[in-house]
Amino acid sequence: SMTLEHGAHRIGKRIDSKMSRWRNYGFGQFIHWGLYAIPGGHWNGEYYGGAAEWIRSWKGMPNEDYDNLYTEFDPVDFDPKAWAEQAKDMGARYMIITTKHHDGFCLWPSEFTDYDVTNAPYGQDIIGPLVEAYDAEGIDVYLYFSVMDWNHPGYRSKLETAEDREAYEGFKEFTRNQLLELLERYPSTKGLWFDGTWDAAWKEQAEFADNLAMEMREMIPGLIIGSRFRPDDYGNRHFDSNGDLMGDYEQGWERKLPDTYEDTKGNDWDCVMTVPENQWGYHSDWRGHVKTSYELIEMLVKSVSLDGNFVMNFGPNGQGEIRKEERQLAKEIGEWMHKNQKAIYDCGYIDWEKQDWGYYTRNRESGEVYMIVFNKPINGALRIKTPAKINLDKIFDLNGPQKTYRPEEIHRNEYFIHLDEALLETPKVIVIQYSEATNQTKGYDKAKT
Ligand SMILES: C[C@@H]1N[C@@H](c2nc3ccccc3[nH]2)[C@H](O)[C@@H]1O
Repeated sequence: SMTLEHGAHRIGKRIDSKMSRWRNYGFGQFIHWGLYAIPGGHWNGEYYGGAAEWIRSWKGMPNEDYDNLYTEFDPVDFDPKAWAEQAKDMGARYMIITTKHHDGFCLWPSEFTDYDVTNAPYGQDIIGPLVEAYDAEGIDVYLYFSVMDWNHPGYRSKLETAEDREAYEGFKEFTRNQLLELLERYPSTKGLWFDGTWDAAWKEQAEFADNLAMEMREMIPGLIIGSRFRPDDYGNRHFDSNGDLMGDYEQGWERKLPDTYEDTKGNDWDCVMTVPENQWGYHSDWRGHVKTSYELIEMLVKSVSLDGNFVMNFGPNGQGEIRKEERQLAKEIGEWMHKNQKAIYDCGYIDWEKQDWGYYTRNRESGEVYMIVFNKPINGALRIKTPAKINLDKIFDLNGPQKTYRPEEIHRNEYFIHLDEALLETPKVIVIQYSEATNQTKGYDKAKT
């Protein structure tokens, strides 16, 4: 392996209590809110088909028109307590809020720019009341921060001239100032979710980013920062030039999920997911496929079954309201979570062979295993294959523990449990309590082939 000054500084997972808390969340809420919510994917009556938070980059939107949207930002219906209560009812255990997206507009009063809420009609801090409301609900808050900042005069996507480099030094200082300012103003934040770090200019900043990350971790010990912040000595991101993860968890799963445990490389990771195919900020005209609550619940369950966290995105509108489709999804997911959160919270991967009926999760404390059944087989028989020397001691419905199942042994370490209910209305959770067997009793004849 190569000697790197600014590559991964730790091999393997963080094992401190703050990271264990992060690992056990299971379910989070992303909130994308900013000036882009005002046009909501339209301009001069024209529909913009891209991601609404990227409308500034659309040919149909003059940059200065977009940049002047701050003069219209006055979300009179913004109600952080209502947002936090909704998130609580949905079962989210952490929340990630955009403090500044790529457009550079700051939702907090920043000392280092005028392009912030204090100069908009609304005139007040948005981030502070949100942090307070979510903290009050016991939901941990993380701050999303885009390094890419289209508003700052010193921002460059690449460094070609001496002038570029000179300007970029000012931009780096500005970035550091804003990040330290955010941690100073909101010290209850548990971590930062960085974005907009793919530019060539930023990929040259291994030392700066490494020092800044260390400085932030000194300010808030245990601060959680993912793999999307630092480039290494050679400009590699997420994984350094030796293939080691940089940061506390992998942040590569944006609008996609790993399929197998191997895909996760055994790292901690989160998946951030939009409800439509690709809209983070508010778009008033969602087109194409809008995910149902069952699809989102299955993504949540799959994430936890592979040792990850699932973060579902919300895009409040320009008035500060959460749209009805998202409120409805939050309600439906919350109904399922109220009954089945034991299979999600504090749970993770277990190396039992994945079966077609759904997913296994395992409580990291108790060792209790959960079968989350999405696909009931025609014959109602759920196949279970366990590693050698495992005894299935007790199997019962999470939501009806008096309903127990006697596993039918069909081969060595292979069983059926028989569902007797006609149709599954919602994903069904069955609990398995197991123990390690001392010796293997029954013999089975291995086929000679
Ligand atoms: C979490 C997501 N990351 C931003 C983003 N910008 C991109 C540019 C190119 C490819 C993928 C992108 N994701 C999206 O705007 C959203 O904030």
